[in-house]
Amino acid sequence: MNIGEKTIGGARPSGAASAGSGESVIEVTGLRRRYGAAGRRASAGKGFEAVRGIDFSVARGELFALLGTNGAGKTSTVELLEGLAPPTGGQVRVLGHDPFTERHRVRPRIGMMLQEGGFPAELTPAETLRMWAGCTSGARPVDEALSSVGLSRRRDVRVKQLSGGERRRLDLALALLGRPEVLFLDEPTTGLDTEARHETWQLVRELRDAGATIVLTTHYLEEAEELADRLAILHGGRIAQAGYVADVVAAHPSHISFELPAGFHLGDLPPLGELGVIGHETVGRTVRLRTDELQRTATGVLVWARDQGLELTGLDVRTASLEEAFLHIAKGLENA
Ligand SMILES: Nc1ncnc2c1ncn2[C@@H]1O[C@H](COP(=O)(O)OP(=O)(O)OP(=O)(O)O)[C@@H](O)[C@H]1O
Repeated sequence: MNIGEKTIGGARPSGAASAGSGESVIEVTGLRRRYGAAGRRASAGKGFEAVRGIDFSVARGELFALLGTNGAGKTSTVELLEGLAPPTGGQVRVLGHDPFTERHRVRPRIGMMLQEGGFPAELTPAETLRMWAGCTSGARPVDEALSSVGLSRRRDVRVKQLSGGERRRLDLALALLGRPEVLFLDEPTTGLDTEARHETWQLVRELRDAGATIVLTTHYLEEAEELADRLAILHGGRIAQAGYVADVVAAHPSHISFELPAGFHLGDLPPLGELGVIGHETVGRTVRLRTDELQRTATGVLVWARDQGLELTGLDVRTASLEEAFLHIAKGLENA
C-alpha cells in the first residue's frame, strides 16, 4: 500500500501493499479534489480543496475502509474512484484504467452503492431492478438479487412504502446486479437497525469471500472493525493514519481500571512508571491507567493486589477499540 502521512503495520509477510491476492485493483497517487474551481487542473488557491494529496492502493479481494469525521473527504474521494468526477490533481487507476476518462472500460466492472439512491417512488423493487438489469451486461436474475439482500417478500411493494433500511438494501441489490469485481459502498448501513446491519455485514463478507474487492466508507467504527482488512482515516482531506485494523488499534494505549479499595491511595501502588503506565486518572475511587504494555501493567497491578490480600472490584483490562484509536487520532489532530 502506498502511504498517507502515517502508516502503521506491515505485520503480514507480504506487506501492506499486497493484502488480498497482491494484484493492485485500485491505485491512488497524490489525489486532489477542489470544488468551486473550473477545469481538470484548476489553479491552486481557488475554491475549496476537499482532498489534499492522498495515496493508497487496494489489492484484489481486499476490503478497504475509508473512515473520517464529517467533511473529512470520504465521499469526495470515493466519487473520484467511481469516475463520477475528474481529480484536480494526482491520479486514480481502477482495474488499470482512469475511471473518468475511460469510464466505458471501468463502469461495467464496478458496482456503486451511493449515499442517495434516488429511485422512482412509484416502481416496486422488482421493477426497479428489472429496469437496471436492462442497462447492465451480465445482470443477475432479479429474484436472485432481491433474495441476496433479503427483499424477496417486498419485491412488489412500491419503493415509497419501503422503510429507510429496505431502501438501503435495494441500493445494495442494484450495486450487486452486474456481479461487479469492485464494489463501492458509501455508508451502506446508515439507517439500518441492528439486525439488518448485521445481515448486511454478513452479505458484504460473503461478497468479499467470493473475491470482490470492496471500498467501504462508514461512520460506524464497529463496522470497519468487523469488516475491513485495512483502513485509512481521513481528516481534513488528508490521510491521518492507515494500515491493518489490528495494527492501527494496537498503536493506541490499552486501559486498566479498578476501584481503589477503602483505606488505599494511588501512591500505595508500586511506582506507576515501573509498571509501564504512561498516563492515569482517578475519578472518585476509580483508577484508570493507560499503558502500551498491557500484560506487564496488568501483571504488576494483580501481583500488588495479591500481595496486599486485596480483591479488586470493577477490574477491567482492555486493549483499545478502533473507536478509541479514532478518537485519539481526531483529538491529536485538533490539538496539532
Ligand atoms: N459540491 C461541493 N461543493 C463545495 N464543497 C463541497 C462539495 N461537496 C463537498 N464539499 C465539501 O468538501 C468537504 C468534504 O466533503 P465530503 O462529502 O467528501 O466529506 P465526507 O467525509 O464524505 O463527509 P460525511 O461523513 O459528512 O459524508 C466538506 O467540507 C464539504 O462541505
